Amino acid sequence: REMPTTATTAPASPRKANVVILATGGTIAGAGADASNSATYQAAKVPVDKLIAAVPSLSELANVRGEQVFQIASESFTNAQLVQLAKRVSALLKQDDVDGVVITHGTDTLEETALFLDLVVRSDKPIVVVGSMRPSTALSADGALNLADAVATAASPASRAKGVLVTMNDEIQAGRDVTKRVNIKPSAFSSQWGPLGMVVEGKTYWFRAPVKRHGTASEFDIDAIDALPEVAIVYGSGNMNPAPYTAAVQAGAKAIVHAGTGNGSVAGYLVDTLKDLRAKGTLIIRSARVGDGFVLRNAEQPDDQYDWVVAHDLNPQKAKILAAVALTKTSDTKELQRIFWEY
Ligand SMILES: NC(=O)C[C@H](N)C(=O)O
Repeated sequence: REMPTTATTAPASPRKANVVILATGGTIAGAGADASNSATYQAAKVPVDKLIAAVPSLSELANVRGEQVFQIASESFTNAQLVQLAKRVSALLKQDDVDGVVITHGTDTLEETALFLDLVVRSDKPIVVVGSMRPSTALSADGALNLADAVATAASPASRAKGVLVTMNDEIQAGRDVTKRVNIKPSAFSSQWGPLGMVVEGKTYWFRAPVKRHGTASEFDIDAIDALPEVAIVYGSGNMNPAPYTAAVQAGAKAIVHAGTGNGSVAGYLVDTLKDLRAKGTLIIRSARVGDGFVLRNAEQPDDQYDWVVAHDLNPQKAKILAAVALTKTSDTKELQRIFWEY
């Protein structure tokens, strides 16, 4: 058979993705007095339109538009703002004309917001959270490339159904796993389980995918959540005082994440206080201050006997987010433990 010599139709050029950038502040929107100010500057100064205009190559990666949701440093995020942001992300991703969302965010609590969105936004479309360690006015500022990488990742069909992603320092990290481990340096973010991939010159390269429940496989849905319960973290060390645990409950905490030493261990002289709080209804969740590894059930403490929950591999601040989300549905400790294993 003779092959046609002329094409009758031009090959369809792939449609450019529509990506919405939701700006919340942080150092990526920070400004210092001088190019030498890499650490001394004001966060949350530059509006979203200027962030977009500062990286002209974004328009080659996607059709980009911005919305200013907040203009705050991320250490000032509250539960009310988390809920508001997640509802906006959910609403946008339901629109046919939105293919992905990028959230610019301060780095201090970025890992908490990323996990929260991973748990409660029921969409397979890419959600990418991004920040920077240096303000845009500094020498060797990292925000522009991080933002370009975020847009490239949000625009890529390969990013679908991989959970919330974080693009920092050329890497694509799982929002569930990633944590800020270093301050000052641009290599601040990492995960004990490793990055999922990398972005190089506007293209994503993938090496692994998350296995924990998220997105459309989650039992949580931000459209049904209007507020989050109070969860406190008490940091473990030698020579502890039980007062912070009881004070947290008096202040309204429904659950306490114990950021324990080692494998979430609890000082012998604290055990009665925590047992007593549990007996009166407060949830006790054992996490660990060490950062890596994971807390085993009934190791160090008899969790079955005391009706305590372990945080699996979630660090204390991430355990606090999952506990708050889980408590919107149940306060049954068996159910909570299942949730900590599955998400
Ligand atoms: N690098 C940063 O973004 C730090 C800043 N304090 C923030 O979280 O907003």
